[in-house]
Amino acid sequence: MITVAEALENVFKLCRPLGTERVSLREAVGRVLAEDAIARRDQPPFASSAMDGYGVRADQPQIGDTFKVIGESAAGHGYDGPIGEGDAVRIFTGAPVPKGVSRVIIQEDVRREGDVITVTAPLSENRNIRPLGGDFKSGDRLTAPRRLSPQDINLLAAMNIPEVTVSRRPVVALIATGDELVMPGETPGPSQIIASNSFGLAAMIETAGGIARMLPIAPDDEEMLASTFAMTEGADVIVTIGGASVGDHDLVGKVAGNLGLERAFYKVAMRPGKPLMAGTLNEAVMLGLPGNPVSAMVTAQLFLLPALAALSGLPPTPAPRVKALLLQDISPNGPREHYMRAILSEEGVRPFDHQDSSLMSILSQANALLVRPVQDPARKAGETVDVIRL
Ligand SMILES: Nc1nc2c(c(=O)[nH]1)N[C@H]1C(S)=C(S)[C@@H](COP(=O)(O)OP(=O)(O)OC[C@H]3O[C@@H](n4cnc5c(N)ncnc54)[C@H](O)[C@@H]3O)O[C@H]1N2
Ligand code: MOO
Repeated sequence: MITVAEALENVFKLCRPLGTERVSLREAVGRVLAEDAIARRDQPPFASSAMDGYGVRADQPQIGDTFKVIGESAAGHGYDGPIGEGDAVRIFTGAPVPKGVSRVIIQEDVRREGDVITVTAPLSENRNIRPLGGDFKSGDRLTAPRRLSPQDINLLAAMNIPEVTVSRRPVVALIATGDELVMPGETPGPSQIIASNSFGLAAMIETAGGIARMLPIAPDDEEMLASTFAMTEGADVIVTIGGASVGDHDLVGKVAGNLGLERAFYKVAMRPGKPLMAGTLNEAVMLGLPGNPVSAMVTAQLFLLPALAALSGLPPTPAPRVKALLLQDISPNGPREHYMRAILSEEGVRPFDHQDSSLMSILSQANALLVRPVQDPARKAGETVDVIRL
């Protein structure tokens, strides 16, 4: 069995960045920028006032100094006239600072009587003027690749960039396998359960910016499974769920093999998720996930999500880890890396007592995976451990 790190390296080797498309800013959040975006203007495009107040020529006016208000500069409407030493221009936040003005006195620091203002407080060093191009300059770049955040969208809009080039969203075909499965809302027979994993995985894929294509449930029958594989045409990733282990009805490896799967690996030293399989099938990356719900979701978190990011052109990176204080003693780990369902709080991390890979209720309560290295010795409360946020 290979390690999780080796398996992930292998998955990354299967991932070639997808093509690109142009999208409007309104559709761009969460997408991966594929080409640098270049600012089309300076921001601010003129020296602008940071405050509501009065613009004056004097650098360091003193208490008692008076100025005559001769005009106004508002956001969207500048003041172009001349300004003398004793003059002031009424000015508002974001308005262009008229030529010659060297500082804006905030209105709280003056008394106004008619057209005359008198300085009433000692003025600070801050001139309250934002320089032209102080935020960004024409030609500045937002560099690719990066996943666009709402903050990035704000910046791109200010750069006057209405459209960006992003990576195509990866299309993931999901095949749930097993005679025991029926869709949510259907009436299960006495030995049947609900096919929940495809729903959890589709939600995970779509939250990560992919497109999930949920195919019909494939029964434990080679021909039927093969015809379901035929429906994956055009997908970038094929994810099968279940049928990955060694039982008589676990057909995924065999059928995918017959269809031309070039297998990269099968079985990883991890818990849950041991019977994970990966390879390439007709140009698509294939991940065969174990059927146990927690195993499927955890392996998707650790392998599918990083693969989708790599396909989208982001640098290949494992799920990010943080350090946390262990809140209770834990027993030694065995030969497989253990991803324990846990709750991470400000105090630290606490694993659940029950770690069976069928327990969806525990996974739903968990907000983190506590990572136990292979053969990790027993750990005491107060030690530091690695955690992956869910
Ligand atoms: N003799 C051995 N038995 C098993 C081994 C082993 O090494 N030797 N490995 C165990 C491990 S670990 C796992 S994980 C499971 C994985 O088995 P499969 O991938 O073949 O999954 P299935 O047998 O099809 O299903 C397992 C379990 O999950 C339920 N399931 C399947 N698909 C779904 C779905 N879409 N939604 C909800 N639940 C699903 C299924 O009904 C089973 O209960 O094998 C162990 N056995
Ligand atoms: O490793 Mo299996 O994936 O425990 O349930």
